[in-house]
Amino acid sequence: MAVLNQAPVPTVDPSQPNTLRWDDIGLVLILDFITEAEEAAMIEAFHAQDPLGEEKARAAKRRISQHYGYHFDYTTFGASETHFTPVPSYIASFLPRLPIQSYLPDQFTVQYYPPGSGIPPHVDTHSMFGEALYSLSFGSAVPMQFRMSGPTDARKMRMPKRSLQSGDAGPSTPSFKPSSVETAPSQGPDGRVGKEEKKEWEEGEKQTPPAWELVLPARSLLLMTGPSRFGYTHAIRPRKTDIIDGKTVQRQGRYSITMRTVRRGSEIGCDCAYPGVCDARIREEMARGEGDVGPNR
Ligand SMILES: O=C(O)CCC(=O)C(=O)O
Ligand SMILES: [Fe+2]
Repeated sequence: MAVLNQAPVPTVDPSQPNTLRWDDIGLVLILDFITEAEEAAMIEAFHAQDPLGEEKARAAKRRISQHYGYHFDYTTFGASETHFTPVPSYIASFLPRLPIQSYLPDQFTVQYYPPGSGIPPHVDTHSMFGEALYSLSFGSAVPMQFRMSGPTDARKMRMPKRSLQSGDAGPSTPSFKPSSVETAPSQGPDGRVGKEEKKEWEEGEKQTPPAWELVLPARSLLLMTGPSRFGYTHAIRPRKTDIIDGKTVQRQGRYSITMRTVRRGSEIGCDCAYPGVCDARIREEMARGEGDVGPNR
């Protein structure tokens, strides 16, 4: 089993012992963001919405998703005012506790990861979503892998799109997927990671600067801004076991809520410091007709 580098040491303000910060990369992890009672209610609500989902996800060894809030409008390339799925109260109730209140997420993806499954390395779309990207974890802990993106990621973003499962790293169209940049395919249809995929994970983990893993405990809230949001890939390696606090533990079913703020009108776009993995830059390259680029065709 690959043992990855540990996450860099966080800064903790003694007055806020549950808030771990990596200020240089804009990453924050808030422990015990929700209570156990809230967690139990969320799990129940998720399954009530899709009673057969868990069984199907376990059989297929693939994660499943539920979408709430604003959908994406491909004609205006912005938030659709007509396609809106009401946000369940179990989500709405914790929004006033989010650390950034100047703008709040309005697009929510609730996912269930059956034991052993993961999500390939990707950067969530820059141009379509605001800077703050949240992930609330519940059900069980899982290590999330972070890696500064590099030339390989940039090259892959410009290659024809391989299929996304669940479409949960953002919206997609057949012609252009402005959403995530999946730099490696997910498990095969039987849930196993094929040889090729395994190689891609291993290569990614060998890159410099090196990939590292941060354990996201159940009930914790992750906030990505700045470099961790725009320049790093994040991923969950499909694995049967993880090493957590020095112990080998069996991967359990995990849930997460990814929360994004859909950009509107003149806010759409991006001029970040990471053009290699920036969908706005790739779109500009395409418009200029530079080479055979085209993310996700
Ligand atoms: O499950 C998670 O915590 C992250 C999911 C994710 O990266 C995404 O939906 O884009
Ligand atoms: Fe993501």
